[in-house]
Amino acid sequence: MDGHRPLNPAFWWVDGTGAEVKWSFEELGEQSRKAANVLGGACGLQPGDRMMLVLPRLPEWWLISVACMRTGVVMIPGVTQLTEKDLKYRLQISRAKSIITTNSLAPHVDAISADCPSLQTKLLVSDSSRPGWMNFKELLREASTGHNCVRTKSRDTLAIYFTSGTTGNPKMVEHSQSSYGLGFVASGRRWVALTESDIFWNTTDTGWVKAAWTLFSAWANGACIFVHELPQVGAKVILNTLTKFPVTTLCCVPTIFRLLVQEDLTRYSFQSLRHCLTGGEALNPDVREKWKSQTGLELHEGYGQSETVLICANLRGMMIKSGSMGKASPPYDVQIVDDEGKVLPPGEEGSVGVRVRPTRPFCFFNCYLENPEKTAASERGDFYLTGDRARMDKDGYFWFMGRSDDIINSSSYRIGPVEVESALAEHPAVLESAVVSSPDPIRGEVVKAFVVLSPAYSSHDPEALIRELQDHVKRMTAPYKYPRKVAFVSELPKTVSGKIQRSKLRNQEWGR
Ligand SMILES: Nc1ncnc2c1ncn2[C@@H]1O[C@H](COP(=O)(O)OP(=O)(O)OP(=O)(O)O)[C@@H](O)[C@H]1O
Repeated sequence: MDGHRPLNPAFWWVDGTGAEVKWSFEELGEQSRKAANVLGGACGLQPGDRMMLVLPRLPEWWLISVACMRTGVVMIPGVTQLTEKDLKYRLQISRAKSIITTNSLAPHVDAISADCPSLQTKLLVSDSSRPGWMNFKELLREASTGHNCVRTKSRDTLAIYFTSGTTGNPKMVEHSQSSYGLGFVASGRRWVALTESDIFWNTTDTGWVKAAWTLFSAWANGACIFVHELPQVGAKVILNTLTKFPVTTLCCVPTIFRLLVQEDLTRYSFQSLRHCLTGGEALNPDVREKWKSQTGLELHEGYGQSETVLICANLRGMMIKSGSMGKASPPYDVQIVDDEGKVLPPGEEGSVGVRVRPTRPFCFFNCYLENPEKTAASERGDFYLTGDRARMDKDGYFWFMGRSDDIINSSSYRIGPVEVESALAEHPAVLESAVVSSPDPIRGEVVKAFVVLSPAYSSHDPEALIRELQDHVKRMTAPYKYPRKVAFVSELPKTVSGKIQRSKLRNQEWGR
């Protein structure tokens, strides 16, 4: 680049109590070469070997990720909330040869390692030592800075992600070097709008696929990855961090934006924030509007899965239709299709499909490992089916209705939970809600809303509030969609990535 270097660091980590780690691109290169030598040396890992990576938001997570790319070692990220049973299942089925984690999870790994014959080395990120474990920090200090990257092919495996397993055992999603390696470069530019002057903060957990979205989009565009350790994710810590640090680009799941807009945002003056993103579940239009009116900043929603890169998005500069997850993101050909994979006309509800024939996109998962039946079942005709239901309008904008299992069939009306939740979100009493089907002797099933109330409404008369919310939904959307049943709850069940688990509430309703 003609001697030109980005002004920002490549990586900037803070822990909220004053500790900071900053690496320039040169330092990142050096540190990752050392880390690669730890993997290939002390750990004895060869290209194609698999390594589980279960770390909180510590700098080592990013270092090991790059070291895996350098060495051709396949990374398998996991969330730190994994139990012994989860760890055992993942280590056994993936046949991972190595695991890296911290003191809090190490005893759980020890408890099951005897049942995981493939596991050969255990690496600890800690200032203390533990029998049976190698200390990563010590090894890193002593490692050589010279390393030549292993040459990988575009179809070689880069990473394996476990799905969250809502419908059975978690599945292993295999991604190739080209899939993430190239797939996020374009979305980093066109959706995340990254340049060398940007400092990108994505608050996601490292075990979730969205951390890879940042990893592969930021550095390829010369941007800085900003990380807050965030032992507890809260609105105030996020807003204060944006005030204190020159973060230009912020990505949080909608759940977090729902929390942020509860605060008086006009009291905060963000240093450099200019571009905001969300995804992972549906963004309620009301949240986007509140965020925009208080900060002056647009919220760009994107939609994708562990199996894909960005499928749909509100790209930089695109006109946004509130409530829509945007248009198909190139190079994907995204269509609404029926159960046979036939393309449906604009306006009709169907499955969100990504064309995989005649050519499978280069930025797409290879398969569900060891599960050819599941891989085959995910395709119909020329399309991969995402398992989500949506409509596309005549301008090519996609409108998410819900996951196939979450759609409610009441007296032969099909109702997507998101529309009802978005209508509820527009009432000041509603902090957030989850809408699911509930059994009904006459209609078969009806709409039930679980509502978390805003503090100001918590002592209101519940019966009167239920009627008010029902009338409100009837006014905001087609009246047949209103929740015939409403329950007030103190919180909603969520995944570690912050997504509402409607299936849990639905099972509870149906006594499953
Ligand atoms: N912008 C969005 N709007 C609505 N839903 C979204 C959006 N982005 C992602 N999603 C939902 O998240 C899903 C992808 O999530 P992910 O791949 O992280 O795993 P999961 O579906 O939560 O796990 P599992 O497949 O094990 O149940 C999508 O299929 C969709 O249902």
